[in-house]
Amino acid sequence: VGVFFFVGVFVWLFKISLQYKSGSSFYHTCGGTLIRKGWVMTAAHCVDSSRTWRVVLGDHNINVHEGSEQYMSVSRVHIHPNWNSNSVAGGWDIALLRLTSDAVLNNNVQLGSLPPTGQILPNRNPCYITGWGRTKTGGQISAELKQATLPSVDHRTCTSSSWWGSTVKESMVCAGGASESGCQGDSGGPLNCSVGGRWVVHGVTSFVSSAGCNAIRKPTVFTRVSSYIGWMNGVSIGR
Ligand SMILES: C[C@H](NC(=O)[C@H](CCCC[NH3+])NC(=O)C(F)(F)F)C(=O)Nc1ccc(C(F)(F)F)cc1
Repeated sequence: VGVFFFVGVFVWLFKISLQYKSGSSFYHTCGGTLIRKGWVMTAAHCVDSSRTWRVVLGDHNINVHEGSEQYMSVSRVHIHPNWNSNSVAGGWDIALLRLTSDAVLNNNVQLGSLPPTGQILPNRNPCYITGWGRTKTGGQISAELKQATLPSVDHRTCTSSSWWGSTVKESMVCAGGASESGCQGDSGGPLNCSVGGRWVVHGVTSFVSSAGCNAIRKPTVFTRVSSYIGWMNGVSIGR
């Protein structure tokens, strides 16, 4: 008997909305992943400006108060020391946010699982991107959390000359390149991949082509989480 499992957005309970304060309101700018009760993983390019941040857990529609949300303040932003905001192609597009208080884990909020150091996905591994980002190039961000099927693209293919070439580094993961992609506003969010029957956050959404989201042979590029496990442990143990 085959096991039929519906992959609905409800399973992405570790997905967060990173918002910045402007005036008396907060605005969604990026996604992220709750990796410990007090820690969120996101992209460095999301937080390399000095703003007042908040993290919303347990959200689905970012414009509606649904009652499942937890609104968390950020006490410290740890951007990877090698991040260069002038060169997203350089990699290092990862940051950890220390929350002022621990999240309450419940049936709307759970922790995301991280891969072991150095784990590399095979070509076409089943993965999903989730986010509130634009639903088309130059379009509006989405009120409802959306997901798209984005199978991984191996490094050999992704770095070939008609694809991303040398813009993509070993410390990155490519996914998609066929019908769907990430887009502005999805930055920082997770690439959720099925590995050994478990969901593992293998990527942090980093960039798409400047020619537009879902450009042919320009799959969405993610920071490869499995190459930053050591750094993340060092930050969170250092507190
Ligand atoms: C419009 C497009 N935006 C992006 O890709 C932004 C990250 C921008 C970081 C730099 N401030 N990320 C996204 O839109 C994301 F949601 F898909 F992650 C972009 O700028 N892409 C891009 C820029 C430069 C390079 C390259 F490194 F090759 F120069 C590659 C892609």
